[in-house]
Amino acid sequence: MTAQILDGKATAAAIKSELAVRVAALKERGIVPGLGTVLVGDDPGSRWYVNGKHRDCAEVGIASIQRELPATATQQDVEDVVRELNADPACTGYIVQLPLPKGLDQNPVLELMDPDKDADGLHPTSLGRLALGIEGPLPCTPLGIVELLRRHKVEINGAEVVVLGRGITVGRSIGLLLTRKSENATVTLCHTGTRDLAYHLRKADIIVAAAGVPHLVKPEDVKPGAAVLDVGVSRDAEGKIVGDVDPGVAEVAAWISPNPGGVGPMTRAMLLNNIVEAAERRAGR
Ligand SMILES: Nc1nc2c(c(=O)[nH]1)N[C@@H](CN(C=O)c1ccc(C(=O)N[C@@H](CCC(=O)O)C(=O)O)cc1)CN2
Repeated sequence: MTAQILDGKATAAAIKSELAVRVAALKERGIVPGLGTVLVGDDPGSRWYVNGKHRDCAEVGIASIQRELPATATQQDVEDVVRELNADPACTGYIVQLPLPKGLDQNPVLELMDPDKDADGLHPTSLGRLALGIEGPLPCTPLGIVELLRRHKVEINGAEVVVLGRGITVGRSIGLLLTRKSENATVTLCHTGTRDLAYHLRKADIIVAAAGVPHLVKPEDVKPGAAVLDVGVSRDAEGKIVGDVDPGVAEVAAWISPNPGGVGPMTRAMLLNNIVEAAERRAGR
């Protein structure tokens, strides 16, 4: 079997076209959605992601508000920028690019954000709303994964999903999303403390690999016909992305997301989606 590709790049392009129509409709009512980003430090990867977010905004007609701080910024400096964006009426929603440089604590920064402007769905209120089943912004990568599966008609209802990695942007939050009644999956969250990873992987209909361990998921651990989503980002000596999924998995799985070109572009598209939804929610009030 050679797996079909879960094409994140093409799917994200389709979603962006749909969002551009909704942004135009908002503008006709005098509402211009604006995305703010806070970038602290000089990590080239984080800068690339933030620049990509603003390129996407330009494509769909969302206004951009960029705030940058040096790696020497203090906790107070970062929190001041958060307060400024909370008060900025041009900013519909914003994100603080993670991870923050060493020495800065991300949790007080996330908590300080106005939950109504949380474009990443990572504020404690947003995660609480997700747990309680209340409408609100959802974390972009989990949302992107669900949308990628849905648009490729991969069955989520009743599926056994195994997630590798317990980080907040993917692993922890995707369990909450996929176990909602509307998705109805059974989710096992594996991490570095999991004793027998292969045992869990072999029973999975859907694998979400977000451990950041190159080629952790081997073909012999994948059930034939499974869908495998590779979210891992490690780099080889030339700086090329190495995912969490061994290339041989494509011979066993029915569906596989490429990396790059799979979940990454979907994460970006879902951020735009969160901004448009926030602007629509506000307009409807
Ligand atoms: N505040 C946040 N920080 C981080 C998040 C997040 O959702 N919110 N997620 C990641 C980084 N990220 C978005 O911020 C992100 C990662 C990857 C991509 C992407 O499109 N990747 C490309 C490949 C790019 C490359 O070659 O390096 C792909 O997969 O095709 C977009 C966004 C951590 N931080």
